[in-house]
Amino acid sequence: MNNKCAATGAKCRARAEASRIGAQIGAQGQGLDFSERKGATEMEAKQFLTSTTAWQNLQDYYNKNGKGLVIKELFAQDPNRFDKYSLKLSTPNDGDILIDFSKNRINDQVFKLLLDLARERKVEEARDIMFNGGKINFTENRAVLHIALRNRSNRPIMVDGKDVMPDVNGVLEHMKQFTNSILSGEWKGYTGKQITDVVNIGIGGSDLGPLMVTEALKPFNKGLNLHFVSNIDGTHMAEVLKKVNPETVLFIIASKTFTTQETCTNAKSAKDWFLATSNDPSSVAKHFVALSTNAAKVSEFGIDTANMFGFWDWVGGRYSLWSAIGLSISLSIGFENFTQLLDGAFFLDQHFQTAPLEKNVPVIMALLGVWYDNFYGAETHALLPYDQYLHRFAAYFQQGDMESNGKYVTRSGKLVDYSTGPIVWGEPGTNGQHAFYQLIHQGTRLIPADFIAPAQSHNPIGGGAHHRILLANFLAQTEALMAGKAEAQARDELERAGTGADEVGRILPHKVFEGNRPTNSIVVRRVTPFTLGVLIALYEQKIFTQGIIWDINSFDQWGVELGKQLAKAIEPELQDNNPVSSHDGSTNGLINFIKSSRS
Ligand SMILES: O=P(O)(O)OC[C@H]1O[C@@H](O)[C@@H](O)[C@@H](O)[C@@H]1O
Repeated sequence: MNNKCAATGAKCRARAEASRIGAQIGAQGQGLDFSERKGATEMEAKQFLTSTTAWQNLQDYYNKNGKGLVIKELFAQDPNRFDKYSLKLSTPNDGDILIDFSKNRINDQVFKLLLDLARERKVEEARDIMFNGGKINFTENRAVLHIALRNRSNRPIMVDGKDVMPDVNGVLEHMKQFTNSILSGEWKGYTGKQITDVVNIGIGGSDLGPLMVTEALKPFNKGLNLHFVSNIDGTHMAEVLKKVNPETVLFIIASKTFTTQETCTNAKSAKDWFLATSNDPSSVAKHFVALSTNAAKVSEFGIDTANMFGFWDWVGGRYSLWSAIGLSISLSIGFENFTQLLDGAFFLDQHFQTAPLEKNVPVIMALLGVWYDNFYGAETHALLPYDQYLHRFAAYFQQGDMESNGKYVTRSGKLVDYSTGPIVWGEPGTNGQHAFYQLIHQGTRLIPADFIAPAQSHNPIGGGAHHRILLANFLAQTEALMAGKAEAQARDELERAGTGADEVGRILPHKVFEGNRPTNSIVVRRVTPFTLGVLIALYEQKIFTQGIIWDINSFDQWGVELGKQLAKAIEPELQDNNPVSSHDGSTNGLINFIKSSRS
């Protein structure tokens, strides 16, 4: 150990680790371009995905054997299949998390070929670049460091030669103090009353994460009522304002850029509503705080920057719930629980960084997704939580996944000739079963699905009957999707029920289930801040891994800009009722119909 490191052993080890990884990347990075070109694609894959050996091997295997991979037969052939294709993550205090991926169309050969693909695409090297602050979001010249927000070891993470951790910890401290002062009642509104309600005004990444997590962790709520306003539709704001009192409400204006039209408009309406009662601009400081990277815009809006919680351009909006954007989470469940959420994500990050690929849960889930998307032609992926508290989980990962991996050009700007991110969707069980599962079981599309369930409920009402029935349904669905129901069994059931021969002939085909529908099952002991942190980070790292395999930039979102640009041009046209003719026929027709229908 050199002298410089003697005083701070942990930091020193972390630096040594960072430099070891750096050296390793330098030595091994033949397939990726790690050059220091300014603004360049630090992880540009040199070979087009579909021409790599690993890809072609998978394609060959799929062509010869893909249709013959029948999951229930694979179970019959291998009594150890469940042990082989399931993993347990042992958390320090929140029990084991089981990830069962044995109900997939894979065998040892497919699994090996998929792992070869991860190696050939240099997933581990790319991961290490992200964890060490590389500017992998090259279209915005930014590092991608949501992992620093939950870096509970405090190992230094450098961006442009500066360790980001002191700033991260500074904001966490500010969040802690603020949370404690609100929850203890020390912070008072302008008439001296305690805050009872919090309204988070934000959209996209400044809304979906806090909303999903505060819902998921409702059993940990410390007493404040949480509300979320995202939509520019005045109805969203109007309905929330009906429920709150200006004397006891805290508005959190959450916007990374502080330029988002919806959020700025909603924030202004909230301020106008508040001032209409308080009649005193100085009272705004007691009822409005901002979460943003843009201090200038925050002050321009009229929020004192002392009431601003900052974050940085290296935090992507859809990865920002771990940052100041999580303030509403902290206010809902308390700062200690918020840090548990961070701890859970850190736990998963460590697993992602250290587990060999064949035991690395996010990598395996990413590879299974690639297998179905790119070889079996699956277009969607269902997220099906068997937990009512997780009812926004799929909605959250619609942004997480689709905004990240909905890209059709590679990092070097070439058009892909393979599909990238799937359409992500889902609803909590058992609601989904009575709505769309018909199509998953007997439709013409292959829909890989992840089932997520807690072994213990926070609400074991009915002597545990509700949860028992819920779990029975989760288990039955994954079993049914895999096993299906063969014609012989369907016939036998009909005959036993006394159905006549003609009738059997007529309805038999409708009673058959092909089965062989793939699922992953993730079981946690309970949904806690820690286990939820693990789950969210697991999907984040899965999305990252797929982005590396597909050679796309998972961290920009230019696709959301065009509509915003056009809306800015159309909005002034809606200010009067004169017909327009400046657009295409359909858009003109729609605008003119609206104009004629509102008078
Ligand atoms: O947090 P702000 O800057 O208001 O952005 C909110 C959202 O805006 C959208 O257009 C996207 O860019 C999202 O990634 C982002 O989360």
